[in-house]
Amino acid sequence: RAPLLPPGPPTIPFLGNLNIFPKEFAFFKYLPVQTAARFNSLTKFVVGLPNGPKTALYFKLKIGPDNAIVVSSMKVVKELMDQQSNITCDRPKSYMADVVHEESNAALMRYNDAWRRLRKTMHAILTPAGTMEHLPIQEAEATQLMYDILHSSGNDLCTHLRRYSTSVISSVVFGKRFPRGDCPEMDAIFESLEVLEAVFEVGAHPPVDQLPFLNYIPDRWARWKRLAKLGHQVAGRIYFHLLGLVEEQIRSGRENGCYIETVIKKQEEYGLSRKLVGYLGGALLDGGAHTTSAFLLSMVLCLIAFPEVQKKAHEEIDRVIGQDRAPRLEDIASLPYCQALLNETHRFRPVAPLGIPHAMLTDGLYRGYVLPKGSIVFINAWGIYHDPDVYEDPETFNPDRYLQNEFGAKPGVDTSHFRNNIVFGSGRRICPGQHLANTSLALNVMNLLWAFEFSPDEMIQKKGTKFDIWNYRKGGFYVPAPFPCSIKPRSAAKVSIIEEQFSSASSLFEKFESGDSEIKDLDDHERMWM
Ligand code: HEM
Repeated sequence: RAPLLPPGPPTIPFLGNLNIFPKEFAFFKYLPVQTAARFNSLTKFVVGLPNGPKTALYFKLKIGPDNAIVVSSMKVVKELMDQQSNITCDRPKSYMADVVHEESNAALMRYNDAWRRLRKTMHAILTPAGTMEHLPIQEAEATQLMYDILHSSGNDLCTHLRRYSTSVISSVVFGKRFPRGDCPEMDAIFESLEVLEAVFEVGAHPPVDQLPFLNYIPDRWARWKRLAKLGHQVAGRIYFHLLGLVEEQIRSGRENGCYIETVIKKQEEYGLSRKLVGYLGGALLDGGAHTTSAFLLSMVLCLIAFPEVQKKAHEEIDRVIGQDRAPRLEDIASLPYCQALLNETHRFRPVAPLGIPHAMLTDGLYRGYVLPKGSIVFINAWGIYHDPDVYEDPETFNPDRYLQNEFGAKPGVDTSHFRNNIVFGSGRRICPGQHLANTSLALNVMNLLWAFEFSPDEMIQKKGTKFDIWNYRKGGFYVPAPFPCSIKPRSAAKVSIIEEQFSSASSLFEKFESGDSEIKDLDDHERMWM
């Protein structure tokens, strides 16, 4: 290890630290020092470093010949990722991303001219002001979510949340909504997301980018290669199917003002090929479909596991909103406890615990250490949010911490470099969907608490078993495994309000409904851009 590189665990020849690189739930292994010692040997090495435990705020791993830096403090995020974003904005080279998305996915592509052009098109729609244009469809879909929950059992919660978040992002981007959770497009989107989750899980595959000779292994012995090809097929199929529908809408004069319509009309001005437009829509669809529903599912899980939190939120909602109307977006400003609940859910169960990895565009210098060009940089949101030096009892779900101070930190902690949107990443790559997501989250947190009471399902109640808050799925996003629960409407009056609101939303829905359509196979689409 060269002396000017940041500290890290000792390496072994050729593999570097690959022998201790986590294969699943990687973020647990990157915890801050105090908590980490419990978990595994990786961070224990860091605890023992000569410069003291604080070196673990950022440390370096060798992945074969490459370097990976794990950033585990708000201060380092600000100084390195935000303030030096001009050099930390690249993405790592990725065999998997290149095969799956043909180097054309805005979220995973290298920092280059095509990415800049794509990002520019996103600003036009996803700024705070642009987001407000989509409020009507978000509100109507949030009403359908309450309606669907009302008319089904607690076991279907996960399906309803997924339908909601997918339908919102697809309406905004492709102008196409999904009224039911079981329509062919929804199946195709979730088939694709599931494969992509497996494709992009940090540490889950052999390090083909660091040790390229692995790519000579024939497909039949290389599961990752087969998975990448499958990812390419299933993702391309749905992205280009939805793009085709928008093109057809424009041709037949049935435009509905969706984002991709605008992009297609300005395609030449933006300098975008059809392939880039298709993958742009796909990146937004994937970015929005899974994340919002994952957050809401985690929140419900926490409300059930921590009933005293649910009680306080109900009290606040009843006091401010009352019984006679459903919440509206502007109400969130008068609901400090619900805002604290939002922040605490992001902290306790961040949807993207290791974000999307960045890479150094050029050599960089930070606190006297050299960060070589090409190094992979992980923002360890999980570690940052579970640091006992910063948060009192970080493993307890306690929104009150955000009422005591804006960042939920312990008294005496210097919060001058903190920000509450670290779950959305940093610098030039920060999530372009954060405003759209915030609106969705605020609307649904209020609606769900206003309308329903969530509790463990009867079996669990009878047995008196503890509700499991750790049953999460493996993958790049941190999503609870579906859990049975009991959901009861809070009053008959509220049931009537939901029914009425849902029936008056139908005229708005019509604009985004074009019925089920057959999804063509990938080859047809490939031919279309050749
Ligand atoms: C709770 C909701 C969401 C969370 C927690 C979330 C989180 C993130 C994170 C951590 C990143 C990586 C940022 C970085 O590299 O520093 C990201 C990027 C991205 N997100 Fe989101 N996201 C959410 C919702 C959305 C929505 C609704 C959309 C679509 C409208 C979206 C689209 C994207 C895209 C396209 C990128 C890639 C940006 C780039 O590389 O330039 N996300 N998101």
